[in-house]
Amino acid sequence: MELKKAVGIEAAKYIEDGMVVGLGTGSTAYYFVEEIGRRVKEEHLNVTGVTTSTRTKEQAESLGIPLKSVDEVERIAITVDGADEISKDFQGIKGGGGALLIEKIVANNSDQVIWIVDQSKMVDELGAFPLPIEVIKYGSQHIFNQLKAKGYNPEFRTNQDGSRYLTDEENYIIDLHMGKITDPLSLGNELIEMVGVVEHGLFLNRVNRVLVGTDEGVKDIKVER
Ligand SMILES: O=C(CO)[C@H](O)[C@H](O)COP(=O)(O)O
Repeated sequence: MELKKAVGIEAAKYIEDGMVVGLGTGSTAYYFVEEIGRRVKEEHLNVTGVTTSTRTKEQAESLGIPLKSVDEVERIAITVDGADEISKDFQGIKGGGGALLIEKIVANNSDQVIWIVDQSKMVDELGAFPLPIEVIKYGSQHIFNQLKAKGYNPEFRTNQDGSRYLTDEENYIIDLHMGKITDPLSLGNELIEMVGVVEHGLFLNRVNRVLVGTDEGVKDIKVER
């Protein structure tokens, strides 16, 4: 918790007056949003937030951060978001919190993307964390069957009561328990070509900076693209 808070606060230092800021989702992004809210209130920071989920929208509204939808802004200057896994070459898996679709739309419309994570998220190779894919409901059983036949160990995401998890866009999530993803780029292409798949949680060649919370402090890594 302390490491997540430290990176959230550190990331907020990159946010300047007048910026349009993408506000990520999850337990780490939470601290970033809290810090932006504090600066809006105490330092009269003038920013416009673009949120990546209903959860973050509610948090940002409660903090008094002015918000717009992605379609109401020309461009987002910086988006700060969490991640589930980051490989040595800075490819990522996101969507553990179910917000991958909007997170990717917001990231794609941002000049800079910063990921904030604790050290446990840094891995040699992606895939130990289940890869989420968002699918429309209609025909989802067939997508599931196809993924199973490919040996990707799919599992419909469920809520605690056993009902199917629904994203903000009312789609299902299928998590792929692959263990190891050796070629993320071709896997991403393969998944997005399946009709009914709306988006997958592989965020490739997208991050510009990673802030890692470690026991020795926050490591700030600029990613060359
Ligand atoms: O992609 C996400 C939500 O869809 C989150 O950013 C990701 O799951 C990391 O969350 P946390 O900071 O809680 O570990």
